[in-house]
Amino acid sequence: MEVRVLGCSGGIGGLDVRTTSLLVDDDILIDCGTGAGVLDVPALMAIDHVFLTHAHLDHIAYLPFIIDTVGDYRSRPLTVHAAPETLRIIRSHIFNWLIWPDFSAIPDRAHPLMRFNELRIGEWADIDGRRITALPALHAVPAVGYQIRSETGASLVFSGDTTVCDAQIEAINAINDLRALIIETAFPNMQHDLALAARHLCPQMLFSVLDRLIVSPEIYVTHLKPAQAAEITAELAAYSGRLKPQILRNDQVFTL
Ligand SMILES: Nc1ncnc2c1ncn2[C@@H]1O[C@@H]2COP(=O)(O)O[C@H]2[C@H]1O
Repeated sequence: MEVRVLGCSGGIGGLDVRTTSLLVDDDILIDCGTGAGVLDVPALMAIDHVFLTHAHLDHIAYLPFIIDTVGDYRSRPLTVHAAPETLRIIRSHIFNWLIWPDFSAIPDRAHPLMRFNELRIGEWADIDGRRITALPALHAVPAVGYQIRSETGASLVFSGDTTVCDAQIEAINAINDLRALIIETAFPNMQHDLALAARHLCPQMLFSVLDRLIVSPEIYVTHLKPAQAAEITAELAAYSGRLKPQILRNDQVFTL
């Protein structure tokens, strides 16, 4: 199994600064931010499953465009997996015939181009041997992280957007085949109060999470706000704990 980073910024800015999206092999997206825009039409047509961490725009922005672009060319529906609250939000506020058509009713409800699958915390979807499990997270809106486990039994965890979340730390510590942890740090320490208000992490909060991990994955930091990326990166370099955080990069590939 391969996980490729399509976008990993907390904002936009030119072709190289793209919001969250991870491609698992060639058929699964984890989040659907502007990073998904790097896929050409044949690659978009191959997407059968999209797992959303939450409903914020930087994580869902390209989903409406993808389903409209590929729908007529596909013979099976695209399945959007997310927590029930997240599905309720995108169905009410995006796929409502006002912002965008409801593709779960096109061409008709019995044969839709898009369908929804509720995934509660602790539940998983098994897709040809790849198991994607919803993990707890603590954000400004209902949110989850995901454990992505390969057919060969190696896992990557994506925190999603979260502030310090005891239940997520507990869940991560229970994964004994964990190879890599992609975890957000959106703001620098100077914006600690905003990180708390917006339910994100800043480096000192990330360090408190890393200090509590008993597993030993490689640590990759994502979702840096573009204007503060250099400041966050410098602050992360000061960590003296066991697990050294590295900055996640566009096009980085994890083979599991
Ligand atoms: N008080 C606030 N609460 C939440 N988000 C805020 C606030 N002020 C500014 N924001 C920004 O709004 C953004 C929404 O997406 P993010 O959660 O990635 O990051 C958030 C912040 O960058």
